[in-house]
Amino acid sequence: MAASLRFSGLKTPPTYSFPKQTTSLQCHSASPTLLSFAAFRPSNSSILRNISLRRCCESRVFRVCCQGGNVDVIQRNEFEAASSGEAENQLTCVMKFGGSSVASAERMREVADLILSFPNERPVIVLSAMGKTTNKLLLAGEKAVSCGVTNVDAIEELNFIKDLHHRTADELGVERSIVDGHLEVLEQLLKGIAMMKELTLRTKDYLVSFGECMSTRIFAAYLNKIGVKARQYDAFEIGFITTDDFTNADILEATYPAVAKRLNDDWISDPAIPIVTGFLGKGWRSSAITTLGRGGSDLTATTIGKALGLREIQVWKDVDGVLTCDPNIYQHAEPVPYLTFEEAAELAYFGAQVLHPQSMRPAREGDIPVRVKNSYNPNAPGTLITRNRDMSKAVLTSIVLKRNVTMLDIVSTRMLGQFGFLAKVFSIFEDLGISVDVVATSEVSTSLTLDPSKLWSRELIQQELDHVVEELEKIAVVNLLQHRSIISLIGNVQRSSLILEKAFHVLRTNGVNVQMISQGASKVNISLIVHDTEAEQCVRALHSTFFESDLPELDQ
Ligand SMILES: Nc1ncnc2c1ncn2[C@@H]1O[C@H](COP(=O)(O)OP(=O)(O)O)[C@@H](O)[C@H]1O
Ligand SMILES: N[C@@H](CC(=O)OP(=O)(O)O)C(=O)O
Repeated sequence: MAASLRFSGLKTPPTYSFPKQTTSLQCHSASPTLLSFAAFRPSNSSILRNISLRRCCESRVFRVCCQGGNVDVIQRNEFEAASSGEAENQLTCVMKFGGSSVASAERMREVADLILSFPNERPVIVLSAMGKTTNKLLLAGEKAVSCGVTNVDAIEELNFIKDLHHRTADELGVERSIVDGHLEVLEQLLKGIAMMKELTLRTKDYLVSFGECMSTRIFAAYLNKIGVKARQYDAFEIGFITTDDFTNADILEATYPAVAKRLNDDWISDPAIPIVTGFLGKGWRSSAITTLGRGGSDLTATTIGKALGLREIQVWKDVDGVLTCDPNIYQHAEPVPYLTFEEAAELAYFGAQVLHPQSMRPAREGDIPVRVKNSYNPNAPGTLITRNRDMSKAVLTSIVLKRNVTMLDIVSTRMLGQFGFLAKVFSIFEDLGISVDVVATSEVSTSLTLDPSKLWSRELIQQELDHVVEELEKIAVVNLLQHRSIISLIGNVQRSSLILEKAFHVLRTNGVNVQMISQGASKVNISLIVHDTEAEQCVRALHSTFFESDLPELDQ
């Protein structure tokens, strides 16, 4: 069967056919400049990959390489012909703006200007809730549990949210009615919580969803008002299918083709900038609204990037990119210009608030560069995250601190053999559904830390810990150590001896005792566990040594 190349953007679209196993195809075009194609799976319209090609010098011959056998139809999606100005019908990138970037009418105006300052992009926009709206919604929910139905309308956070969204709509010159329906339902929901006197995880997700549903509606209405055609989407209506783990749901594979189809089809039939709610999804069993964990809009953005096979994913924050450490701990933190997906994922997983822990996965799978930029300072270069980068000069990239970690020291009572011991220890955690973060182990003992985010998102924390200890004590002597911190040194594994030497020098001169250390064979991360009270001071001292002194000095 022959596959074909359809040029859908041209007035008289030429079609090229080629055998299914074709890996390279020459097509002759009378038109100049740049061509780019997207390869679609005809079964579900999901994009396999984008193919961009430049004119080969003067010849106007283009070489199309496709994975023959995988690609049945290649459809022309974009045709930039300066001379003819023909239709451009492919979305190019995704731009995500976090809460701080859309905190007020003024910020929304600036974001609109920023989007329009990229006239060559046809972006998908992902927005978080305005400012601290998510926190306020959660607080309102907690107050509703105990305040009584008649007092709901007096909840301070509810009134703050109403006022913020009304004021923003007024200042942007869009109708309040764009959010009024949501504000009414929100109040009813809080009354329901007050009546039931309980706030389940499922209700929490529904409650916080109002933040993103309202910010995107206001912003889309504003773009339309200033003459930029935009269309609002609730992620849970366009195919973001997740597990039913309320407050911490995982995105399921079915999301990619569904989201690609919906956004592509709408764009092709009636182009309008898509404005999508970050953070939200729909549970595949419950059909209820789910959330992807705090900061989950980053993951929404990278999921869309992969689904549509976009050229770039941009996440716009309130800092000049990923920094050498948390600026709240040390104000001299500096932007890191380049990171690999692996480094960024470790950094996010070990607690750098700047990126959602799971957000690098779709970008890495789709091999789509992620750019972290500052919406308050758009000229700053930001951080570019890609599959590979030049590591020849890299030593340490960033220092990350995760506080309030629980550590367990487990020493075998030798009731079990070596294999049996470790297997039993980990099966206890598996049975209780508790994630383990950092592990250091010998034949008869193991030290490990428990993921605080997984613990804090649950109730019965202390009971669970007691239960873990009780189970472990059947085979081991257990020491439970709370109030610990993990300091993660994200860097070049090839230089691990240098990093360790310098790190321990710093720690010794600061009188800090490291309680556990872990480094994987191929990992970009060295983890040190110290007491909470010493952690910030350690980060600052490590930062001065690694980032504020010349590295040759380090070798003395
Ligand atoms: N290593 C780091 N690099 C950059 N920012 C960090 C880092 N660690 C913590 N942060 C904090 O993360 C914040 C940005 O993340 P977040 O609040 O989720 O942004 P947004 O809401 O705009 O998506 C910064 O304001 C900063 O305080
Ligand atoms: N609004 C959600 C989702 C999110 O991603 O927010 P932000 O981009 O502001 O971190 C939260 O606060 O968790």
